[in-house]
This record gives sequence, C-alpha cells and structure tokens, in this order.
Amino acid sequence: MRIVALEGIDGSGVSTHSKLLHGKLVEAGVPSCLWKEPTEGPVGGLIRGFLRGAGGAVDSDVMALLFAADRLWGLRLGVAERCGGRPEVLVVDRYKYSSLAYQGISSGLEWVDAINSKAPEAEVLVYIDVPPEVAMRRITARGRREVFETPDFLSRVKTMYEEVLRLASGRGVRVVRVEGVRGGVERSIEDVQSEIAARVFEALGLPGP
Ligand SMILES: Nc1ncnc2c1ncn2[C@@H]1O[C@H](COP(=O)(O)OP(=O)(O)OP(=O)(O)O)[C@@H](O)[C@H]1O
Ligand SMILES: Cc1cn([C@H]2C[C@H](O)[C@@H](COP(=O)(O)O)O2)c(=O)[nH]c1=O
Repeated sequence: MRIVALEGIDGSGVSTHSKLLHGKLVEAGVPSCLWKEPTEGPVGGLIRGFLRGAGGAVDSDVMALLFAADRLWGLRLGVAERCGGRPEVLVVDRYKYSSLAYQGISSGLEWVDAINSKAPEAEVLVYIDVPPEVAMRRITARGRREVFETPDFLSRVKTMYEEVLRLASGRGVRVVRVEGVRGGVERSIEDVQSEIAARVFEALGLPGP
C-alpha cells in the first residue's frame, strides 16, 4: 500500500486537498482510498472529544499516545474494513507527521517518533505551507474552534513542521512542499490542487492527471 500523506497547520486546506487528490486518482483509474485521522474508530472518538474541549485540559503525552493508537487501529483494522481490503494508494488526511509536529512540541520529537515507529513512513508527504494568520482567518470564518486552533500554537506547529519535513526527507520520504500563499496572495483551491495532483502523480510514477 502506497501512502500519500497530506499535512499542514489547521486551516491550511489539508482536508480539502486530500478529498480532491483522491478524486483525481479515482478518475485516473488508480485503486485508491481516502483515510482521515483522527479516524472514526473507537480511539478517534475519544480524540475528537478532547479536541472539542470535552475532556478538560489536554495533555500532550496522552494525546500523542491516543493518536498513535488510533493510527495503528486504522492501519490494521479500519482501512481494510472501510476500503474493502488494501488499496494501491492510501491518501491520508493527516498522518504521523501531524503527531510529530503537534505533540512533538511538548512531548519531544524522539519519543513521539518512537511510539509511531510501527506506522510505516509515507511514500509521499504533501506539505501545504500557509501562514498562521491566513489559516486563522479561515478557521474563524468557519465558526467552530478546536483546542489547537490558536495563532500562537499554530505558529509553533509551523516551525516544528520544518524539522519534521527534514526528518522525513532524510528517511527517503518524497516531500512535496506547496505554497498556499504566493507573493502575499492566497492561491485558489484549483491552483493549489492542480500543482498537488501533478507533483503527486509524478512522484508516484503515474501518467499525469
Ligand atoms: N487554496 C486553498 N486551499 C484550500 N482551502 C482553501 C483555499 N483557499 C481557501 N480555502 C478554504 O480554507 C478552508 C480550509 O479548510 P480545510 O478543512 O480543508 O482545512 P484543514 O487544513 O483540513 O483544517 P483543519 O485541520 O482545521 O480541519 C476551507 O473553507 C476552504 O474553502
Ligand atoms: C493526526 C493528528 C492530528 N492532530 C491535530 C491536528 C488538528 O488540530 C486536529 C485534527 O483536526 P482536523 O480538523 O480533523 O484536521 O488534530 C494532532 O495534533 N496530532 C495528530 O497526530
């Protein structure tokens, strides 16, 4: 199973572009499945509660363990059930790189990496680079906020992603960095998506979308 992971700070467009990319793969006849973390499984439900603030204060180590458990549940049980077996390409809307960037801040990269060592590296990691101010504008516009969605925390996550991308790249993951904002101007969804699709197809050795 070839894993293509989409990553970025909240509001960068990870969910939007995961769905669109999956649609393009299906259109091109590539057996592909769209997966999202946190999942809809039992551990994913617990995580959602914490993200909405229902579980009280959020402890980074506890969240890291929950995300790692949810991830393995997905890889070992959820994907097979939802995708009808093992798809050729699994497009993941967030993966272990989110744990490294978000929980790595307080829990430490090394430990978060260790508890995720049973989740294989992605073949391709698409990072959507958006400044926290733009991301926060989009988050505010949609009206509901989760615990990590503050300007200060998203700035720290963005800084952490740089380290995570270096780590992944050093392990042979194809890192595709895409600008969500160019020359101070937000790029349209279509513009960003056509770049993502073209570069992911190329990285996977598939004929262009
Ligand atoms: N170029 C763009 N790419 C993606 N989304 C964009 C773009 N321009 C505007 N948007 C808007 O930004 C929002 C991004 O939402 P989306 O749920 O995809 O982000 P996300 O990164 O998955 O956030 P979260 O992790 O908080 O759920 C959507 O409302 C989308 O319409
Ligand atoms: C997989 C994963 C996610 N997170 C964070 C990133 C977001 O703030 C939320 C998920 O919300 P979304 O609206 O569904 O994108 O959780 C994280 O901190 N660690 C992880 O491993």
